[in-house]
Amino acid sequence: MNELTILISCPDQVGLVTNITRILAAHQLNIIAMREFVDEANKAFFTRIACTGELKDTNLLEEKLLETLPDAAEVNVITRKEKQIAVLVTKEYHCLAEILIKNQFKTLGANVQCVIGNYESLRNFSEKLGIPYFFVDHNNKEKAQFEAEIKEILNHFDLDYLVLAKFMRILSADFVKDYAGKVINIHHSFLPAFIGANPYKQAFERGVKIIGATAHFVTDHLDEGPIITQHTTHIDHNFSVKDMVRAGKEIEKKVLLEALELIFEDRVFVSGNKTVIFK
Ligand SMILES: Nc1nc2c(c(=O)[nH]1)N[C@@H](CN(C=O)c1ccc(C(=O)N[C@@H](CCC(=O)O)C(=O)O)cc1)CN2
Repeated sequence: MNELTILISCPDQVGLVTNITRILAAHQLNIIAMREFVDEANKAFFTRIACTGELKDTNLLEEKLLETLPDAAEVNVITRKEKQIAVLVTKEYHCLAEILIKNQFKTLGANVQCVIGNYESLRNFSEKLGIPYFFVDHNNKEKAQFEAEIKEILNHFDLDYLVLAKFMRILSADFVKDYAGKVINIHHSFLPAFIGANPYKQAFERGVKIIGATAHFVTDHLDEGPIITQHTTHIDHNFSVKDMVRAGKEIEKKVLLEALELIFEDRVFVSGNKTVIFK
């Protein structure tokens, strides 16, 4: 018995659930879990439906669903398949390590195809775990050239997502457009506070009493993409920037892996610059 996940977003109207469930029944699909949300402000409807059944033609089901839904509906019928990802890194290992350890034990919910770093620092670690590592130097070259070299590598893989695991280079609007909705970043602050470089230094100078981390989709507005998940921890006047960095690392790992789990289980909708998440 196959398991399917059906994601639907569309303008809200009366009768959506009736029409959707009728079509699923007509395709002999058994609903085992169903979540819905209506964004009243934008009159938008979202649903995530887990089904079991033998679906012969995914495209036909999508067509039948679209026929019954209002215009501008989006339907995504997902058969269980492991997501394929690449991870971009700079020098810090803590987020990469969490990802590769879960990848090693097949508990990530995705398959890491490669790691790309703008330093050599994390090559040994990646290759010891059998993951191909590609070094792309950002020095002494234009951003466009740097990104072209990254894309050249990425094009060898059929990827679902790119994960920025403390990758410290700003990606151009062109690059982000080519991977729209597929790039996830872990930012080391409780956004919208402290966007950009050195958020812990910014936090120290501001004298905040909590710090945090935010996983978000990457857009060409630095650190302002749709937020997926966040966590915080309390600090006090005794914390130096170094103490914040140390405490922050634990939060960053937790936030990124929680966000990846939600994404890999197809629980995340993007709605404008926000997300709707069915946990
Ligand atoms: N288009 C985007 N690219 C990246 C994002 C993003 O949200 N949109 N997030 C960053 C990660 N990041 C914070 O989480 C971040 C990394 C680096 C810097 C920065 O200023 N870096 C360099 C220069 C950057 C460059 O020119 O490439 C610096 O320190 O001067 C700010 C925020 C990853 N990319």
